[in-house]
Amino acid sequence: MTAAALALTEVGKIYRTASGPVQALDGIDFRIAEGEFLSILGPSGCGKSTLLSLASGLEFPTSGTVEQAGRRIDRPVTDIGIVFQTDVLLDWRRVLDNVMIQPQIRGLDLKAYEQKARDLLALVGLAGFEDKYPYELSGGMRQRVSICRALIHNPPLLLMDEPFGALDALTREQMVMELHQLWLRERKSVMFVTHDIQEAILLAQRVLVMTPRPGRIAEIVEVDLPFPRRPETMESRRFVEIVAHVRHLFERHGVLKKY
Ligand SMILES: Nc1ncnc2c1ncn2[C@@H]1O[C@H](COP(=O)(O)OP(=O)(O)OP(=O)(O)O)[C@@H](O)[C@H]1O
Repeated sequence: MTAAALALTEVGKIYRTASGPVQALDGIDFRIAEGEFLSILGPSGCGKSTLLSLASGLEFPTSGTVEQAGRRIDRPVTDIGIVFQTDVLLDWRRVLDNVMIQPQIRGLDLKAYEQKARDLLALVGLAGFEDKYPYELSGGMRQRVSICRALIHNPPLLLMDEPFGALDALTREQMVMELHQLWLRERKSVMFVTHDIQEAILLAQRVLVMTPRPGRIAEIVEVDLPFPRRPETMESRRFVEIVAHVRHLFERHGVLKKY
């Protein structure tokens, strides 16, 4: 049996602060299989970003273990790609050079990776934009560049922290479908953090629903919808049922009010 791309076992996280300890996570136990897309859905402050920090080795659990591909994480992990809510592109570098930062930092064969960077940019519809500067791009285009930068070194695991949160609703829907197409092609393991119930379900094979702080797992919901998913998938009876189930979980945990 191959090891999970990411495995958290009985993870707890307590931050020590000037005003006392803050329990951010409690009893978190889940795995992301190789090639699986898992959404993490939860209210503000439930510990979603903390989970990402643990998965990338920027923070360590107070209790329990975090493993990537069977290896316990005890230092910042390099074998991952991360996409944040803001695109964090370097304004003084052209699009291609922004994507090439990763191979440059990692000391990889720049010639080979330049072709890969161009291929990835073409894949997300940015062929012809290689020499533009970030200020010449729309928000959606900038986030596409960020996704290329996260994928260029071919990491097995992609961590995404509300990557479309700063985009307008229409661009966001477009980006969700593009990410889905990309995932179907590349089949990376993905941990996708979001506040958005529909987005979480549309993209994922399973949705991990969190409780308010201290973040615990309310339920891991199987999304048994066929692939490829499309905008119309959101109108299907099964999709609507899963949304209702997740809303019900949030009502039960006091995140959403019942009307
Ligand atoms: N470095 C830190 N030091 C102290 N407390 C922290 C730290 N990081 C997070 N916390 C606390 O831990 C809890 C979880 O925070 P976290 O940022 O992981 O939540 P989140 O679900 O990502 O929130 P949001 O959706 O609003 O970004 C919060 O109460 C937060 O104040």
